[in-house]
Amino acid sequence: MIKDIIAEGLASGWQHIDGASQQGEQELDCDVLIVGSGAGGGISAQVLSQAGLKVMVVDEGPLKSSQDFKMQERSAYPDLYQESAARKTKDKAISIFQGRCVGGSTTVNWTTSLRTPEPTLQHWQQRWGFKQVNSQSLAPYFVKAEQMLGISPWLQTNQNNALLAKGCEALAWSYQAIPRNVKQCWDLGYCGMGCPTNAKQSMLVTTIPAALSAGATLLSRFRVQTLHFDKGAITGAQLQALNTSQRLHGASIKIKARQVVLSAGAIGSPAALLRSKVPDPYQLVGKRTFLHPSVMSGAVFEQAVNSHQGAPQSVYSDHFVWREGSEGECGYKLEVPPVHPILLATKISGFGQFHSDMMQQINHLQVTIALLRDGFNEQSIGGQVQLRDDGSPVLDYPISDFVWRGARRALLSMAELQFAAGAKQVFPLHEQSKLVSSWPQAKAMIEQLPMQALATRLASAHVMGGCAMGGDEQTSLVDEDGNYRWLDGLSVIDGSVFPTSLGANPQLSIYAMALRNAELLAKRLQA
Ligand SMILES: Cc1cc2nc3c(=O)[nH]c(=O)nc-3n(C[C@H](O)[C@H](O)[C@H](O)COP(=O)(O)OP(=O)(O)OC[C@H]3O[C@@H](n4cnc5c(N)ncnc54)[C@H](O)[C@@H]3O)c2cc1C
Repeated sequence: MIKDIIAEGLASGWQHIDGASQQGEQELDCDVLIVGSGAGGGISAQVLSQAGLKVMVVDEGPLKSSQDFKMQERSAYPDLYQESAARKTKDKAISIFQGRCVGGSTTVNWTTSLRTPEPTLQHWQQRWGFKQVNSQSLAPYFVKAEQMLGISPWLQTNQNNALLAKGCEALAWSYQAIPRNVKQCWDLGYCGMGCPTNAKQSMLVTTIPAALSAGATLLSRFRVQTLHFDKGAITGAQLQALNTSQRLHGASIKIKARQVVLSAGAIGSPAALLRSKVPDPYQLVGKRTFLHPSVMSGAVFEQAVNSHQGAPQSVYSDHFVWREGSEGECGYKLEVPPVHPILLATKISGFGQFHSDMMQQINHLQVTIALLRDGFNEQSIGGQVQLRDDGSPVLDYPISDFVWRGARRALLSMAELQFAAGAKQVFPLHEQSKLVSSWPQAKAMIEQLPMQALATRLASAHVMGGCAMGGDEQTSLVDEDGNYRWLDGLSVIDGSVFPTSLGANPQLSIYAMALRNAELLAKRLQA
């Protein structure tokens, strides 16, 4: 029997208000209001509530637990993801995956846990005026996060990952084992639908329970519509309650707080700032939002690969990430995704018979993805978060030629790798591509494919930026301690503060930065 951490906690007296059962209007007050309960919000909630502060954590998503996680895409995506996992950029060219539930994206992520790459931290020092945040100062926070969340290399590689390693071996490309944030993992492979065994050390089962046990209050299914401020200082926020279909139903809560920690994630945090019309003298809110836009390549193998089973990600290759230096041509990281039917059906290119044939071969498919490292030079300025008429956010991300050049090189590398690993056939996910049977054929085809929005399939599970951190007030919205420059009492602690993408999966970078800045904030508020 798996222990239901959430049900037990609620029974023990945790404070939880569900927006679906909220009625009318109410006013509450606290020391610190944390907006969002994902990687940044979860860590902040634990640190600040354990420091003795009166903390409220609000999330627009529902509170679910291991018992709700049924390993079914059809319920997981509408229940746990932003826009039912169908969020896209404004022109619909890039699919965006983000969590919308207590625990945020950490509840549904694939558990890869990598430190911020050294070249990224150096770039931030050289180009973004970072003075205190570097690999030495972050090292203790990485160690702390790794210990808290059971992060260690995972060696039970499934076939999908093993073929990535095999291709790298054959081509003498470097590759490494992936550390994961799991304890007693059953190796099921359904991390993206919420962990049914509580093995994944997401914020849902670690920091949020710790915060609630320390006296914090959780408000789920409440959306922070606007932040309130007066005379240059934050005073609180307006929350709208959502029903079980995630729609506003008229109830609301006004919260008075002396400090707000914005942790609504990239897209969510800039959107809250835009709706609130906060002071922003250099018009930076929402700009420089990055995605690690990812191109994908499918390969058919003779043997069963069963890419839905086992830890989704356990091998990566950084062979092409930093080849031309951090500011050179667009580098890319090679990884694999889990391959589940809805995920595959919505990403695979082609229609009708071709699509159906591919779906029927699902158990023989290996899929490789290449995550393009965006934001490291002036040819790659990322996207901009905008608001629709109803106040909901949308990301406008025009894809630059620089990114397209990287996409073509990445599609070439992936096809070469998959044939080197023994693939019978390879098909880059592109509307005009065909199944090809050899690396020379693949090379000739990919070199001719038009790199265009909506033709080349692109996806992202790594949204970063939009509230850039840095040393210069003309180019950054928050300082290195996470303080919003233009309002007292407002911090931003989440993935939106990165001034570029990372070149590595983001969660561990967010945990470390959040530990650092939440601890500094706790000291300031206690003083
Ligand atoms: C499918 C998937 C797989 C991934 N795999 C990995 C991986 O293996 N390794 C890795 O490092 N990273 C992975 N990531 C990315 C990683 O999980 C995120 O980068 C990280 O969780 C971001 O943390 P955050 O605090 O910025 O935002 P989030 O964790 O996304 O949390 C933001 C929270 O804010 C809430 N929110 C937003 N707006 C509002 C509002 N107005 N009012 C109230 N609440 C609001 C949202 O509901 C959400 O719960 C993955 C992500 C996804 C979706």
